[in-house]
Amino acid sequence: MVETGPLDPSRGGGGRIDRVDDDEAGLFALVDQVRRIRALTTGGLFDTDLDPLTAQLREVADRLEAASASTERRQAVTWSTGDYVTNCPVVGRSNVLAPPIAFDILDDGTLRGEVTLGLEYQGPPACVHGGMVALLFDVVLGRANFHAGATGMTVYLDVDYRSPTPVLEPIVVTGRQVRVEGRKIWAQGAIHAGDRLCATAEGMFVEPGGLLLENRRRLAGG
Ligand SMILES: CCCCCCCC/C=C\CCCCCCCC(=O)SCCNC(=O)CCNC(=O)[C@H](O)C(C)(C)COP(=O)(O)OP(=O)(O)OC[C@H]1O[C@@H](n2cnc3c(N)ncnc32)[C@H](O)[C@@H]1OP(=O)(O)O
Repeated sequence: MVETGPLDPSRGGGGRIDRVDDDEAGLFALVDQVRRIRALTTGGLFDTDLDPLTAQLREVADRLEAASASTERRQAVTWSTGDYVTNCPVVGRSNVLAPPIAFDILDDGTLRGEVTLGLEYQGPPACVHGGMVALLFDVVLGRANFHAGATGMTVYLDVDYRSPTPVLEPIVVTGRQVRVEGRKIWAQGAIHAGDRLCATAEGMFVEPGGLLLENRRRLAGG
């Protein structure tokens, strides 16, 4: 059973984690503009001719492609320089998929983040897509584990959808580690809209060995 007491959305305090402000290359600023476009094009209805805008965007995409490092080099960077956070699909400021959410860590290690998801995350009418809800949980639990000192790969994620999670309204995403036994780690989370409980989750994570660590070493060039 998920214990929702420690996941109370009205708890405050704590300090911000995962916020990387160094934007020397201007990448976060560029991605912010892509995010605006991404949001506007969902159900996109425009009172203008789109062809000239498409041509402009194609030109921008062509210039970025010509100047970009290879996929392999970019993949290596996400693991070799501690840039995982900025590239995560939920918190990453350089990932256009990410809303992005910023989490605070409370004094007992619970993570808390507030976000308003746009239409691009909609599933049923006015509701966040259930797969997105699961993604939010996977990340908040994973990050709570990381900050508690024991982290692993998700082996199961049990999500209970208790009431609709709304788009276009603030929601609070919380998560915390609850237990560690050897390589096995359990974490729980909740999503609230105001006082209303929208979803809870429990995940089990296993500290990896073998293949994953080999991949990390290879990508890090070590
Ligand atoms: C991620 C770590 C990297 C560190 C990064 C640090 C920097 C970044 C900082 C922070 C990031 C945090 C954010 C990341 C979050 C990402 C989350 C994801 O999206 S993960 C991708 C989806 N998940 C997979 O693809 C796993 C696929 N599964 C596997 O590859 C293997 O299962 C693996 C490596 C996880 C474990 O395999 P084995 O062979 O080492 O271990 P075995 O013996 O199978 O399991 C260990 C124990 O767990 C139990 N177990 C395994 N699966 C279970 C299940 N589904 N239910 C219950 N128990 C299970 C087993 O029965 C065993 O228990 P008994 O030791 O015998 O007591």
